[in-house]
Amino acid sequence: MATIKAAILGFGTVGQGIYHIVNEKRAELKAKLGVELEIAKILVRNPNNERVEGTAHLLTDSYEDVLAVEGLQVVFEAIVNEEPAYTYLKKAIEQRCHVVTANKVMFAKHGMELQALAKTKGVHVGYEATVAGGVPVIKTMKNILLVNDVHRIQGILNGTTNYMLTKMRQENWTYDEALAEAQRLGYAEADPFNDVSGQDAFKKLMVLSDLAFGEQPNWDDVEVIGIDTLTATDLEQAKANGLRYRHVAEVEQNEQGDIVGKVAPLLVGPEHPLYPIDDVFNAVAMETNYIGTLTVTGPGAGMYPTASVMVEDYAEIIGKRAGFTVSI
Ligand SMILES: NC(=O)C1=CN([C@@H]2O[C@H](COP(=O)(O)OP(=O)(O)OC[C@H]3O[C@@H](n4cnc5c(N)ncnc54)[C@H](OP(=O)(O)O)[C@@H]3O)[C@@H](O)[C@H]2O)C=CC1
Ligand SMILES: N[C@@H](CC=O)C(=O)O
Repeated sequence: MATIKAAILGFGTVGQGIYHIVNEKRAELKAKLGVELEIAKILVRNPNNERVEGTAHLLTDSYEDVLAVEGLQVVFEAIVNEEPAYTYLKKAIEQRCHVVTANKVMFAKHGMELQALAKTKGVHVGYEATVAGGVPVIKTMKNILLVNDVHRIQGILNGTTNYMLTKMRQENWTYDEALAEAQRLGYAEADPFNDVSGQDAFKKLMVLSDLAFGEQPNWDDVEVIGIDTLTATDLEQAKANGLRYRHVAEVEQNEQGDIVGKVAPLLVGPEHPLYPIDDVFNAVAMETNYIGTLTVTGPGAGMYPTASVMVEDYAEIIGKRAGFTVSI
């Protein structure tokens, strides 16, 4: 039976999750796809730190080592920031590897270009994990866009801040306590400023804008306000009034055809669809012409939800090559 060789770039929360799922589901994936998946290399900054027992022989800090793997077909990318992630994925695609990424900072800027390049090389780009962790918003939107138009998207796109707002309201935790726990649970970004300032939600919104409208608003025109602007008094007053703060990202095509977006805290009452969305959960509502409003919800961050959609992207890509019905 054929073996697909893959590499993982980054071996933190998400990279380790991919490794564990690939091992746990090895036999099942093989039975379903007809091929074995082998993780042949793992790229990190410090290869002397094993992180997961039995992986020392796979670790490298050289991307040349990764690209030199004989028969490499898939690159899972779970590192941070725009560079070197963009350059690494471009090189992988040029070498005719499929790529699967969780990196929205890189993908918000280069996603369209990488997908166009992949098309010319006959390979695929999986990016479900760039938006809303384990919530299948990309595949859902790709499917509905086959027939529907999407004119507006509104949602909670950051798990860390929704978790923090929930714990501060329900448990009276301080902002710092809630952030520390979100970091411990692997929800927060390597630099949590991206979460609390709204930048993480903004990058995810731009990925959704590309998909829904084929373009993004001018980044400078999008107002981005984080939860770091809320005071303890704001939260206490909201609670006393039976209201909840949600950190909401929205983008729409207006009547003039312009794409406009905004990211900011929103005070909502029990009648609002985002009111019950607590903890690390995200929710994305897509307003369409035929279906009406479709909302998907689920865990927006964390090792297994995120890594599992990346392995699903892999399975879709390989399934498509093998002639299965897939939507990627
Ligand atoms: N955590 C989550 O719930 C989610 C995360 N994501 C995205 O997934 C990506 C990874 O996140 P996460 O796993 O949480 O991050 P972590 O900080 O836990 O892990 C990052 C890993 O990337 C490695 N790394 C960073 N920069 C480089 C580099 N230049 N070259 C080689 N390796 C590098 C680090 O290596 P070393 O250990 O040696 O420093 C580390 O192993 C990010 O883009 C994030 O936005 C997306 C959805 C959810
Ligand atoms: N830090 C992000 C991780 C997933 O994208 C979040 O909390 O949503």
